[in-house]
Amino acid sequence: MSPCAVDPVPLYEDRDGMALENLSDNIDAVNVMKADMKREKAMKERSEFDAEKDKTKFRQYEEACDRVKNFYREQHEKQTVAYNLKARNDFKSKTRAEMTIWQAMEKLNTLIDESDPDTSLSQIEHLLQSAEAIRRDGKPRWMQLTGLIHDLGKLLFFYGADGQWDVVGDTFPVGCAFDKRIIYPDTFKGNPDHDHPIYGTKNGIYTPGCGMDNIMLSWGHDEYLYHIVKEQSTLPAESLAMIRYHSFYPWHSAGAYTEFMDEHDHAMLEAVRAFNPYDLYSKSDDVPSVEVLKPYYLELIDEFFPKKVIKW
Ligand SMILES: O[C@H]1[C@H](O)[C@@H](O)[C@H](O)[C@@H](O)[C@H]1O
Ligand SMILES: [Fe+2]
Ligand SMILES: [Fe+2]
Repeated sequence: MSPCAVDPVPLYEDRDGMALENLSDNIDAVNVMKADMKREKAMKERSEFDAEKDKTKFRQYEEACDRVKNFYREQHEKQTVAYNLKARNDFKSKTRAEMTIWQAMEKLNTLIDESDPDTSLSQIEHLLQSAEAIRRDGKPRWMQLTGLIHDLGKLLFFYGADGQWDVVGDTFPVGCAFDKRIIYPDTFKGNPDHDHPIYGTKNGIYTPGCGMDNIMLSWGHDEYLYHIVKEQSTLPAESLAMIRYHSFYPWHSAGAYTEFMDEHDHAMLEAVRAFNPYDLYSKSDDVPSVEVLKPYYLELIDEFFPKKVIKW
């Protein structure tokens, strides 16, 4: 008798309770395997673009100019819990503008990011460099689009921001102690929350394992764009995480605050890490031609933003 002729017992049919037990064991094993494969793939993906770059050329904050140092001093002194609650309220209370993604990219183009020691290019060029690097490596279309839009939250600057300290730069949690792995950690001494009886403690208002979703990250372009893209696009969870956490260097690059992660965050961290080199190291690539690339990206935008006009 060939094995195919054996009375087929579908694993998912609960004949005597055994089959279901086997099934759940099998599913667990498959899930573990899948997670391992995914992690391996993410590691490989991460290294592809990483490998060619000389990392000592980027994010050298000790040698950075005063513009960058002053920016971070101001940001670290002013990003408090109280400010963050207010910023979130303001955000929810109105629509700032209505325009397409491409119009937003053009509007953003006049901004030169004061926090960035690595580029003096305009934002549209940085966005295209990131997207093109992702596309060159054969990554999925949703990730290419993520590269294209990831910094569009800097539009906040044009809608009543108080300078750039609440728009650009690395992010960090507020409501708990500021970790030493944030750049220029000493500048937090001037932050009113630094010595607060709760916000100044290790866990502050959070509990370990609460999940990054429940951590209030300093307000700026990541959080703002995350909410807009979540509501108005069909981009996947990995894309949303790349947008929301791409400036959270203390977490994705320095390994701080991992005690707050929940299970879902592990996969998201891998996604953010896979994205990071395309954001950071593409800054040394050739300057892309906006007009040549525009048709390709207009089509890509339409694929994931069903409504052409976005509420900003
Ligand atoms: O200066 C940069 C820039 O503002 C980026 O857009 C941000 O994502 C980085 O975290 C920051 O270091
Ligand atoms: Fe950014
Ligand atoms: Fe960026």
